[in-house]
Amino acid sequence: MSALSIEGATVTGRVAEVSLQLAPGTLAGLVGPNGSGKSTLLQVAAGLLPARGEVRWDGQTLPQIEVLERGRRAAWVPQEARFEFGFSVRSVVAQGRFAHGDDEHGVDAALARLDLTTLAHRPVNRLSGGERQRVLLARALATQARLQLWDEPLAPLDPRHALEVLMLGRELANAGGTMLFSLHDLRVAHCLDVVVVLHEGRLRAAGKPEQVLTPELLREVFGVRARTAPGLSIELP
Ligand SMILES: Nc1ncnc2c1ncn2[C@@H]1O[C@H](COP(=O)(O)OP(=O)(O)OP(=O)(O)O)[C@@H](O)[C@H]1O
Repeated sequence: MSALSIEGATVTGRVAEVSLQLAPGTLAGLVGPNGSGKSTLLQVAAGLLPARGEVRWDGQTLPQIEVLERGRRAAWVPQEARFEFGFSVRSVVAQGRFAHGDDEHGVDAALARLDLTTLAHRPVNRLSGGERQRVLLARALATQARLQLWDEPLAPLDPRHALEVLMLGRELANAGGTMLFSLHDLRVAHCLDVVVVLHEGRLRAAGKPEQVLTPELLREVFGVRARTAPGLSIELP
């Protein structure tokens, strides 16, 4: 059974007739040009944006899953980490426990995993952009939800934190979770289990990166010429 199934998702002017299935244990990336519908589709998948069509988590349609249960089963990370108020980092991460009815379980571990332990008592509205993004990722991690939907989580992160977040995604998938996240770096997309390509609001392709990210598709969808070249390669020490 699919962990995430989307059938004919349509939001007028934004995405049209998008269907997609992701199996449990999949680390999937959503790519496409600016405005191609990635954020829209992620919000539909998370049940945050009404759409025509149907979304299922583990075979259940969203209306069959009550709201608190949704908060335990799926976590959403928005594209922009903006905070109006100066709550502490720790209290924002603890919001990930709201649907569980506790506010402590796993919070310290999530803070440590996103390298936030020393920032735990800082107000979130006085952090850098990358630090704020890591707070939202730690909150998503604290939910312990099996479905993780992240909108451009890597964009504001430095190389080490980006690598660590990718490794976190891999671990969550290896543990049976399902992760769909949007990104623009096609080299990173090449390392994932599945790549989903949106173009002008429509699903253009979905499958293994080497089968999907062909020079023809990259030219057609992104207007770029692709070539394999030796270049800089980085990894954690
Ligand atoms: N709140 C909104 N109301 C109406 N249209 C919107 C809204 N948000 C986005 N759109 C439009 O929907 C389309 C898809 O936008 P979306 O944000 O999903 O794209 P994206 O692929 O995530 O883009 P980016 O790579 O720039 O983040 C775009 O044409 C955009 O202008």
